Amino acid sequence: MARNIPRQNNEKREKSPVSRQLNFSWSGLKASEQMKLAFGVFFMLFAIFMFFAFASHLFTGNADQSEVEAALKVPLEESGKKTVNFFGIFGAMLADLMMLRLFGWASFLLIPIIFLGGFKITFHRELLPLERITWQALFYMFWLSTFFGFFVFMTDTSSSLSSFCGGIGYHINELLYNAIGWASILVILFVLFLFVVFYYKVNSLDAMVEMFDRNINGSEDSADETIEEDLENTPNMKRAREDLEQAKQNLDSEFEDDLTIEREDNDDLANIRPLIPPVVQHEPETEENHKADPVPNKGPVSLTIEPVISDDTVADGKDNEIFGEDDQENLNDEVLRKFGAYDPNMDLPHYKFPTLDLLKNYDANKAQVSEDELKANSDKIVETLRNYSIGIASIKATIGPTVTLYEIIPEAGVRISKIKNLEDDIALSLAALGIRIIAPIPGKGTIGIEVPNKNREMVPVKMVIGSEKFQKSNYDLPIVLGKTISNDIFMTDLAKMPHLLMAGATGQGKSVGLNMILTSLIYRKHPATLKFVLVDPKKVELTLFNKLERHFLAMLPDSAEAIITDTKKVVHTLNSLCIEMDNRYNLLKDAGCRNLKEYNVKFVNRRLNPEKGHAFMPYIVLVIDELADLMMTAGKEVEQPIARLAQLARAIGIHLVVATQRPSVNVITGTIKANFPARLSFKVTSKIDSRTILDTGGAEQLVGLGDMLLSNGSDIIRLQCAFVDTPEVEDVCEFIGNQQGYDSAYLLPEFEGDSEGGNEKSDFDPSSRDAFFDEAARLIVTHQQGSTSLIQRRLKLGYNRAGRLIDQLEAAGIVGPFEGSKAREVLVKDMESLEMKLRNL
Ligand SMILES: Nc1ncnc2c1ncn2[C@@H]1O[C@H](COP(=O)(O)OP(=O)(O)OP(=O)(O)O)[C@@H](O)[C@H]1O
Repeated sequence: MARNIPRQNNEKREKSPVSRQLNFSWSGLKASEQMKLAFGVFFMLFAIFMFFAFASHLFTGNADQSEVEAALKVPLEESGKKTVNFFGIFGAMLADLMMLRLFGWASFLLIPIIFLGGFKITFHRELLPLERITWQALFYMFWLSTFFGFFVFMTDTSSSLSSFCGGIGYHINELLYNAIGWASILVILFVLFLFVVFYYKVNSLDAMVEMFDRNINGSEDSADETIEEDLENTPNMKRAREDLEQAKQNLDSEFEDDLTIEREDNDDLANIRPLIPPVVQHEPETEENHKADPVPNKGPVSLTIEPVISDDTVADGKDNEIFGEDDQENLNDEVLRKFGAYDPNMDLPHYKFPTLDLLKNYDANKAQVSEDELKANSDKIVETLRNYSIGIASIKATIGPTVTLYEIIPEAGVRISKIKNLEDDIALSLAALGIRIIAPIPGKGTIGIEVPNKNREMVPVKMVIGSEKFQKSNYDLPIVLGKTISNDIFMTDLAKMPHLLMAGATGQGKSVGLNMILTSLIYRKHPATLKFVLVDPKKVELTLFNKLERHFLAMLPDSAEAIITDTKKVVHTLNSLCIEMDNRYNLLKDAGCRNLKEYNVKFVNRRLNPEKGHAFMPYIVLVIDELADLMMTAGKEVEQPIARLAQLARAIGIHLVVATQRPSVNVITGTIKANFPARLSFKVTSKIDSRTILDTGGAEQLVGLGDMLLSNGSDIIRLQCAFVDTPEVEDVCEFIGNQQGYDSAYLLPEFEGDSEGGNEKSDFDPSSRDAFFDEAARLIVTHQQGSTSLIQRRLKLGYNRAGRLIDQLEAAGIVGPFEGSKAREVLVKDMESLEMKLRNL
């Protein structure tokens, strides 16, 4: 699955004030970057300077001491003396201060802090973990100074050995000795003990011995494993390590023949250590690393305990025996604690949701239903019913935006079906179109008669989107459609629907309805969590949304346009979505989740390993604006994937909204209909059409302009669709399009249609391959293991870059395609063939 990486959306920038602001801050940023570079290099040089000055002091300290003292009183030139420190009087003074007056030999420990700090500022990355080293170095500097001070003080050798412990170590011992005599050494050692216990989180003396043992034997790798050290030392980790050792021994004897445990670095621990890519290491934003990435970037922390085992064993699930689920859980907890939850929005951290002021105010257009109109209508209803000998106990009117609902309670003993049959007679007596009788109103003991208002109220989009109900809803895919006939705002959750079929004769408000759906979603969802696949065979309706390409749209990798208008492309896209669906199902299965929501929660909580293909999954909403056209031109080719998606895709977060002008049976076939429980109809031309879409009449009675019926399985409700105008949609899209977006649209899996004689992977451009391409290829072929983590660890690259490399290796035919939890197959078997291949690229 391809994933997106954010990139500055460069076009358009120049013109808008937003862009000017951005340019301004860019230049500010550059200036401070230069300062940082200057400081960084300065600190590194200064650390080197200190090292030589201190080292020189070891030999020249005594000789320089008097010169330094003299220089403090009289300028050195005047005194006529000369220093012998490598770095002159300044070197001598600095060394004198640090070594003689402050910390003694332990002053050397200050140097790595300054050097590593300078390195971090210069290269934007850490050579070694700075924070850890700083704390440790500072502690040991004080402690060693005091420890050495004890001996200098006790042996009274301060005149010759004072630079051994420095002034601080000496004076602390002086104070301690005056207070407790010889016992001062016990205090000094106890301070060390406390530091070890609390800093290294040691719980028992055994563990401490083990820790020292390990440090002395030097089995830890240094640089990229220091973060892991913390984990290694936790009791959970130790237990896990022991379990693993035990399991490995059992396995060695049981599966000797079919199990190969590859030991990297000839180090047992290398195979069991948790692999933690340097997540916090954000690669600087360059054009190069802004290419679409197959894996989620930055956020995911990979956490695996992975003995490298042959694929067969993995398939057998024997790896679970090696490393128990509990241990994995414990490790996941540790990583969660250390790195926090994964934030899916982190790629677009400054994304601003569209604001309400982008939508128009249409005030003072309240439904004007006068008292007279109400009274006249209710009188007519009562009279008509009385003519048919139906007595009414009470009548009450609720004024809605388009229709007024008259709720009547008939007298006892009246048969409801009798009233239902009088629909036409009531319409005739009221001289009104669009009367609908609901007998009874579900959930109420009344009968409803909907009578269209003479003056209808338009429902502005701002009113519904700005409503508290919508803004505060916690639906997964909230859609606000408009208002009910009792004037309530109507909203629903597309994720629960889970697909929507829409019909309506031309000009009745279908396009406005689709725009409402898309606008609602855009107002509430972050681009990281939702993608649209827009199919618009009419080529005009959805083009407005083009500007959202790098935020909300998904498309096929080889497409020029994100909005699909060509029938052949539609077929490819639908099939590609089916592949995406299958991929997602595989990942869900692997993760042991039943649906997308559970899966994403698990991923966010660092329970799923990105190295095994897991990634945060956005919802995908497929919108087809005119199904009739597609069914006429491609028939079964579109019907089948649509039906398949509608049947299966709900659990993995793919939802369909399919609209058509012609709700005839050859467009809305039985297969399609059966899988779309939610159906929405604007006014249609005939009762037959209404039956096709809603399974009942009524839609032909609607009064147009967004008057609609929504059927969700059993009930049908009448709604007035809110009105969102084209310029409003344009403004919203522009607002989003002008913000920083991803590098490209969300890429759907490639579908190789049979029609085009597919020259696969022709998009691989050897000239733009990564600088590490050849090295990565050699590594993969040597190890015969197509794993991103291998590249990442061995070449010390970020996860994104390693992911891109593996994609390029796939495109070049060196490794096979992604195979879920298994490592990719290596297609080139020996170095000779590889070298030949590399030469020919
Ligand atoms: N909810 C609404 N409230 C008020 N007016 C509406 C509403 N929906 C549609 N209209 C009016 O009806 C016109 C036609 O609507 P729309 O373009 O959505 O129709 P359509 O069904 O998509 O037609 P077509 O299929 O021909 O594109 C709109 O330009 C607008 O003036």
